[in-house]
Amino acid sequence: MPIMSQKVLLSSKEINIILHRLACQLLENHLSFENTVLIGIQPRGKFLAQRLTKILKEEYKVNQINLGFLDITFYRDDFRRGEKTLEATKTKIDFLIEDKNVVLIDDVLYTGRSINAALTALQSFGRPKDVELLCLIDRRFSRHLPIQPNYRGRQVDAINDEKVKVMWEENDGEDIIYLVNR
Ligand SMILES: O=P(O)(O)OC[C@H]1O[C@H](OP(=O)(O)OP(=O)(O)O)[C@H](O)[C@@H]1O
Repeated sequence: MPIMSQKVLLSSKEINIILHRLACQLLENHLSFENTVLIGIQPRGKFLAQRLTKILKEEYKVNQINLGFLDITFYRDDFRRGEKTLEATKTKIDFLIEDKNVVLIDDVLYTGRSINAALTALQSFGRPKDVELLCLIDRRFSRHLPIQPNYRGRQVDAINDEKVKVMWEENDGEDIIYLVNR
């Protein structure tokens, strides 16, 4: 059995600062959010999208934000190569994305295959004006596809054997990000 070790990449305090910066960057580019929709990629992009929405509403007084969640399970081109059981999560997009500025939100950007799948899945909902990408952790030098974030929390150099684990207080009991050595 290989020994697993993990180190803290970001503490709760650091995550909080980064979330506020990302919210401000979104605000700077989208102002009223009238023509913007935020889409959290299921399962774990949902928590990040909800957090950013909360900050924008409660701390920056944005009145109305269209927030949706997108399940990409059946749009993946690799199906994680059978490495884990597929469990479809829920898509919830109860607004139009036609001609809107869409911001896709996910916790980690690694190979880019999840975002590729999200772009395909999104097509069933209409033709957005443009699509941006926000991720909390950008794993540098790991891309299989020409996909880059417009907004990034922190860029990390992680080797393939390592996994970035993003934990959220509402789901995992604590906001913390680990780099796990498998
Ligand atoms: O850019 P990609 O290579 O698609 O990786 C990014 C995705 O990986 C993680 O999900 P998940 O936990 O499903 O991936 P994992 O099985 O590799 O941990 C993360 O939540 C992203 O959605």
